[in-house]
Amino acid sequence: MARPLIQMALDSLDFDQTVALAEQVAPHVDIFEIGTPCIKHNGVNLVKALRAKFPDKLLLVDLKTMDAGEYEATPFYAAGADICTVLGVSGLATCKGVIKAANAHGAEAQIDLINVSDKAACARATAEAGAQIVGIHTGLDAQAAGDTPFGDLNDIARLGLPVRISVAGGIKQSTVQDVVRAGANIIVVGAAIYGAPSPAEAAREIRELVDAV
Ligand SMILES: O=C([C@H](O)CO)[C@H](O)[C@H](O)COP(=O)(O)O
Repeated sequence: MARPLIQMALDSLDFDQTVALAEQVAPHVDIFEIGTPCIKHNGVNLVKALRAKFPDKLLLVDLKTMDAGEYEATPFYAAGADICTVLGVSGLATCKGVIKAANAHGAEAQIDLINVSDKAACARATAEAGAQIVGIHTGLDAQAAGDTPFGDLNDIARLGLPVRISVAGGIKQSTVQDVVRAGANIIVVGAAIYGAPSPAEAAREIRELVDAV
């Protein structure tokens, strides 16, 4: 299996703090995720700023698109996004719209399985429609209620679909190696890095743990 990628979730609302955090952790991560609250607050100009500052990093825009897939995602791919997310609960037509926009820009679409009731069926259908990545995702509110993404990760990995699997939802130093072993190709980490006394040091630890598996 290819080396798993580490995705840093940039979840601040502040434009300058987001760029500063990206600078601190850049040596240790592969993908910068502009989180949903952050992209809603700052818009496409933040995509352009990060693209210009980090030409060698992958850039994921966590749009969590729910309708008008092609129309909504197109300007973000045009601004330099490598990956945009679309909600699996939006339905196949919207997912296909984002996949179409991704393909038009030589980029990728990620289907976020958050709150999808039949995750296996959604992953199968969207993989067949050409999605490159499916995301197992326990959101911040579900985490607060005690949920984790680990069971769903095992279920989706077992399907052996021709997609990369991303996993998000409270991943930290003590759990990151388990998600690699369970078959995650992209490991998303937010609070365990940005909430640490030294985000750079936390990102370095995560990198070492992932590479040691
Ligand atoms: O996507 C996220 C969340 O739903 C807000 O949009 C987070 O970026 C993602 O969950 C990763 O953050 P942590 O769970 O804090 O690692």
